[in-house]
Amino acid sequence: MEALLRWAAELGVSDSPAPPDPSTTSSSCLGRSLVVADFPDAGGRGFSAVRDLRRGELVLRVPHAALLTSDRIMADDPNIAACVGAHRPRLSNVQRLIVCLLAEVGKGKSSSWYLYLSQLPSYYTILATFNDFEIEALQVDDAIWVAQKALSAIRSEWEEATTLMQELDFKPKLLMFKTWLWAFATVSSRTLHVAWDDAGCLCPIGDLFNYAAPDDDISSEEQDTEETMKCHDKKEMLEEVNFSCSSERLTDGGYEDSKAYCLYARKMYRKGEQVLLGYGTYTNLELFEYYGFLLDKNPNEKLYIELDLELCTIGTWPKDSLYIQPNGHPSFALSCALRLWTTPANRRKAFSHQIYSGSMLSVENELEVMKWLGNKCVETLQQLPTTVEFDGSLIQFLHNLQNSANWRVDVDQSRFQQEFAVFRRFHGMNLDCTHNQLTVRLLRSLERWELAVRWRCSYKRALTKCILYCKRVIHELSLQ
Ligand SMILES: C[S@@+](CC[C@H](N)C(=O)[O-])C[C@H]1O[C@@H](n2cnc3c(N)ncnc32)[C@H](O)[C@@H]1O
Repeated sequence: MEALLRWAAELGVSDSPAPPDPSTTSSSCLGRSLVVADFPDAGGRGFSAVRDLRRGELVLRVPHAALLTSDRIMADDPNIAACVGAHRPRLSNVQRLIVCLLAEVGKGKSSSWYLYLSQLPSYYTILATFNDFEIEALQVDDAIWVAQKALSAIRSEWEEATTLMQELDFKPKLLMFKTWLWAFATVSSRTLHVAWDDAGCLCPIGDLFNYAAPDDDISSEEQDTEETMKCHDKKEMLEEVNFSCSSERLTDGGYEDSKAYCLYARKMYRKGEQVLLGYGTYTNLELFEYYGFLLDKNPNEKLYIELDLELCTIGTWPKDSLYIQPNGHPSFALSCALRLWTTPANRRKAFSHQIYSGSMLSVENELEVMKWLGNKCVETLQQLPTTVEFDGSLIQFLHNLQNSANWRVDVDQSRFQQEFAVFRRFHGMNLDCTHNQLTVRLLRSLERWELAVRWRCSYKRALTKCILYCKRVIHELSLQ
């Protein structure tokens, strides 16, 4: 990592809030605002604040010269440029970036990006890396479909790019689908948006920020004000106010006219705190698909249940606005659509104004809506093969098993022998194998299995909360 930080400093990457001084060379691009640290429960490797950071403060600047894009790789290598250029119209920008990335990987130590490439994760847990057993563990059709669709799309993209990679003389290992998947996951989980290339750019050092959902910071303005009020030194207080006024920004960063990617503190951070970036607004299934992780508390989470086609098309609400929130409440659009759907067809027009404004129509209508929604959630949960309680203890078991000194004893003493028998069969594990330690391949599979169970468990929790919510509303309405 030190070598990477030195290399990045030479390219002008800096976490200094002051403008770069070309006469000084630093042995590291970090240390003024950020430092690389490990956050085992919040993304692993990430950034910690080395001092208190103010909201809106520039915390990292990555100049254009340090950004890895397909244009940049092609500009530096005429052979890659010629081959990729010839295939250009048939390939998407993401395919092009993947091929360029793999071409650099193939160069080994002679690549000018070697220090960066060697610090990339060796494996990923995005949904497309899941095998059939792990996909099955998602249980919910929607999620299974998302995983299968992602994998087949990536496979087709790989097939389309194979001729180009052969022309570039890629070694057999680089031509494998497994390697393409690794590169795809690198691009999916690490690129930052740039206006000129919809594949985005790989941003050395800038891609070490872990994620926090954008909505997490709703209270940060209040927090900032509170902190400002606590400043005893009036001068400090005035500076703070001026800073906030001039530097207020809604995004965490972007490519700027100064020809650099600039990243800003989204809120006030205390020294030692993890500094996070909001990559965008994602549900957990989307985070899972693009980034390979889940948030225990995701303010943007949306849970979908199967709805009749008529219900989905009855109003003007888009289908993806008809969901259940993690607290179990139906979304605004789902409540409205249900009220409209349960209204007799000949009376819908008369009530439409009231319905679109989100008002309850009548006690009878609301009771019908709540009964329907509660029953639908009960039915959905009954169709899934395991319960929330079972999933909760399976998550704990899978988690512990990854640190087990003797996995066979742990499995034999657990209530999950049946599940594990399927896992062993899937991986072709010899039933009487004598190793106490699981292989790396199996440990990774356990990690993905645990993620799948975590996702389905939080889905079931939301539906269970929705049932309780419906019961509560029914009870309250019945008292009226
Ligand atoms: C842009 S990278 C961030 C740096 C990364 N931790 C590293 O070591 O290179 C994005 C990846 O970090 C992990 N990650 C980021 N935020 C996370 C979070 N809040 N919880 C769990 N994993 C997270 C995920 O694996 C994600 O795909």
